Amino acid sequence: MSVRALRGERLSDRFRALDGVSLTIDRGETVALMGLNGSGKSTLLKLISGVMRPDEGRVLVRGRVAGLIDVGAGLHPELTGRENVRLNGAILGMTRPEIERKFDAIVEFSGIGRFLDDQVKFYSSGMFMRLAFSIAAHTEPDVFLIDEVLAVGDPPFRERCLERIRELRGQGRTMVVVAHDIQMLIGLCDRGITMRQGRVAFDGPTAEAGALVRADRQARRAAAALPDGSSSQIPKST
Ligand SMILES: Nc1ncnc2c1ncn2[C@@H]1O[C@H](COP(=O)(O)OP(=O)(O)OP(=O)(O)O)[C@@H](O)[C@H]1O
Repeated sequence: MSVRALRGERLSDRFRALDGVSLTIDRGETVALMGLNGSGKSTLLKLISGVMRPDEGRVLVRGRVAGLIDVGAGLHPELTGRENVRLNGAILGMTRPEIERKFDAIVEFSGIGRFLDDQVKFYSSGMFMRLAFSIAAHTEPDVFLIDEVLAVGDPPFRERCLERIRELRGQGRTMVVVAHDIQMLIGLCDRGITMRQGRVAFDGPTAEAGALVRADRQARRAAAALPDGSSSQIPKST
């Protein structure tokens, strides 16, 4: 900032991460949020979770929200896995008896086993994520927000996560899932929303939303191959 100030440059910039987004997600829907990097998916999840507030407009959420947005954001690195289950469970809205009742299931699901009493700062990123997912997935939220966590775990854990998501879905819970694996999203979600540069470009069947993202990826690849790296081929909306 000092360098910029000396140069007489502006110290801040306004950036519109989301623009004119308006949608309704009904109870029990499983929605895939798709789009290229930087299209606004995570920002939208943060608004739904209440981590961020919109500058304009409103977000109305009914019921308890739990999510994996900033993976492991709720885990404290200096505390052990065991302590984090209790702390993070409480932060996510579980009562003490509820945490004790679910403790074994959370630990078993996470598969962290003998590392339970190690500080989580020594965990691998996969283990860290597994514990975070496991705690959040046992809070039995009405609305479950999942941001890219499925990409971090190994295949067996990923399969368990998908199973758990299907189970939560079967219980009629509402789910918004952000991922880049379009095939997985098509298998998991009833509805797909494609974001482009902060706007909703498509809202409908997941396969169609996915096809649009694939087209955007191709356009971005083609644009990157151009000498000036132009991205003008990606339309703003359909
Ligand atoms: N606090 C912030 N300040 C400035 N810009 C931000 C902020 N948060 C997000 N952005 C910008 O908003 C845009 C959308 O970001 P967002 O993280 O929502 O995208 P995304 O679709 O989730 O991307 P990815 O697939 O890479 O996770 C990006 O260009 C990002 O740089």
